Amino acid sequence: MSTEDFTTADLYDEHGETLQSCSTQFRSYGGVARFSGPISTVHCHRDNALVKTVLAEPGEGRVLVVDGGGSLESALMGDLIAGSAVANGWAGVVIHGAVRDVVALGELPLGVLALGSNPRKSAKDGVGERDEPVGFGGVEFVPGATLWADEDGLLVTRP
Ligand SMILES: O=C([O-])CC(=O)C(=O)O
Repeated sequence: MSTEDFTTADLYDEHGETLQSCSTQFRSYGGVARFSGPISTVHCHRDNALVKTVLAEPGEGRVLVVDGGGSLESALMGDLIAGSAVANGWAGVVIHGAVRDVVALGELPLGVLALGSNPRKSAKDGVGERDEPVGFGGVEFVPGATLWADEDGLLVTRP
C-alpha cells in the first residue's frame, strides 16, 4: 500500500481489532503526516547513537520505532539524523521520547511522530537494543509488522 491511499480510520473500519491502535498522543513533527511501512525498532534511554546508526542504513520504506522510555529530558533525533533517514529511504520515525530542530524537521519529506521536543542532546554511547519488540500506548511493535500513521493516530498489525 502506498503512503497516499489510506486513512487509519478506514483501515480500522475494514480490519477492526486485527489491528492494534496506539493510545499514545503523539505530535507530528515531520513534513509528512501520513506514512506507513514495515517496522524496525530501537530501545534506548537518553542515548541516540543506535538511532543514528540504524537510520544511516538503507531504510527501504521502513518505519523506525524508537522506544526512549517516554523521556523528554533530551532529544533522540534532530535534523541531521532525520536528513540521513530521508537520504536512506526511511518512510518515518516514531519516537517515544523527544526530538529537536523541529522547524527543520517540518521541512523534511519524512514522517516524524514524537512526544515532545527538547534542545538538549542525548549521549552517544550506543547503549540500547535494536530489532527487539517494544511496547507503548497499548501496542506491541514487533519488527517486520506494518505500521500506518496519519493525523488520527497510529495502527500496527498484530504479531
Ligand atoms: O546529534 C544529535 O544528537 C541529534 C541531532 O541534533 C541531529 O540529528 O541533528
